[in-house]
Amino acid sequence: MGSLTNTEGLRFAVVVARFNEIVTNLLLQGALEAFERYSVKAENITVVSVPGSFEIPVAAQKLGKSGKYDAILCIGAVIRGDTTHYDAVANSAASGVLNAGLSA
Ligand SMILES: Nc1c(NC[C@H](O)[C@H](O)[C@H](O)CO)[nH]c(=O)[nH]c1=O
Ligand SMILES: CC(=O)[C@@H](O)COP(=O)(O)O
Repeated sequence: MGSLTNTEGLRFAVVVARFNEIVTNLLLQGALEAFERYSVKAENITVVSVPGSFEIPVAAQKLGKSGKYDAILCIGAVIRGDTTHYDAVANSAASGVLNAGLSA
């Protein structure tokens, strides 16, 4: 039976976008603190930095296909500006992460 609290031996990867890092760094910090609260050892956490959310799926898929991780956390912050960039980046990141999860 699976458990949400027994993390013994579980390995995690975190993909974090550097774009809007004023936000994503805080989200990463919160994730690492949560891992610590659940006794996840630092050596069982791999953090991969990518330029922006558009690149998150590329890293997430590669990490997922490696078979080395029990879960992969994706962190990005897409902020609407004056152009349609928001829709392109957000939609691509969301569908890309979904596909990465489905193909892992
Ligand atoms: N505008 C945001 C971006 N844009 C950058 C892209 O994610 C990508 O890195 C670039 O187009 C090079 O391929 N990224 C975010 O994460 N958040 C944004 O608000
Ligand atoms: C998602 C983005 O690319 C956005 O934050 C950048 O702002 P703009 O749409 O004004 O280029």
